[in-house]
Amino acid sequence: MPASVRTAVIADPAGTLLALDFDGTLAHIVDDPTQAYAHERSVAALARLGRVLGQVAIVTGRPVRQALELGGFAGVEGFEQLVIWGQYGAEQWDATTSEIVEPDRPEPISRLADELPGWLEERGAGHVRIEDKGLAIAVHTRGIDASLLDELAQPLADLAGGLGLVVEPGRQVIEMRAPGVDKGDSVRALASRLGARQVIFAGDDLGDLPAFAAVEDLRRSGVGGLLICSASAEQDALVARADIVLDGPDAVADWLEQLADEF
Ligand SMILES: O=P(O)(O)OC[C@H]1O[C@H](O[C@H]2O[C@H](CO)[C@@H](O)[C@H](O)[C@H]2O)[C@H](O)[C@@H](O)[C@@H]1O
Repeated sequence: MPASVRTAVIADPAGTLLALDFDGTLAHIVDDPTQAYAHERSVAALARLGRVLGQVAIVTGRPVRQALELGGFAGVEGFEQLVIWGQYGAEQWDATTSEIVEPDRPEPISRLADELPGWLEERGAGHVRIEDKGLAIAVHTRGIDASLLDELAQPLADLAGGLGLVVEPGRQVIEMRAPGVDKGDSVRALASRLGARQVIFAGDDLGDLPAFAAVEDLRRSGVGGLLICSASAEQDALVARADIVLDGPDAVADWLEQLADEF
């Protein structure tokens, strides 16, 4: 951690927002998205940090309900103030109320859900995994046929565009969702709500780039910012912009434990 931000976080934990991505950062990447459980040591360290930092937040592409299930955060001591902003910020859960704020499913997503299986079948891709997240639909190729993703990328973008949706590419996944919110908006809103004097964000994938940009903007306005990349052989887009590059979720867990030990 750059010395000045580290010193500031330790001296002023209440003024610190710690926001983390879920998949690839808190959870190891696995073939089946329903089995990507959060790293136990990270969850334990976050619970310790939740008692001292101004705000701990999970900012994820996952639906809130799934992040809660895979993270095991609900009802755990230390997470009384935790917030989870899912679907890039379109869904919000706050531990203080246990309420989930979630918009209605957009009509184009319902149309996509109907059309996509046949559309994939026609392109010889009927065997990929379709993840219906309510507000978004993702097409996964991990553990199935990674080479298909490049082939499908442009046709899926065209399909999404025709429905007024945007494409969110990721690690062996292409997601289609409604435009209007990203992780950068989420980080800005959480930092503003806290009046954060320090912001730490950790992520691993392309969907985290807007959050990196938000922290870079906050830095320019005088907020202390720390960017952490949970690195992988699959995605290097965050490396050059990160202050700290960690070797995946195990190293993220080590780092969180070391930070928690400071208090
Ligand atoms: O913002 P995140 O928390 O990183 O969520 C982004 C996407 O993550 C999930 O997919 C990724 O993890 C899967 C489980 O390890 C893996 O199989 C897949 O290849 C990865 O791309 C999730 O399934 C998506 O819905 C999220 O958008």
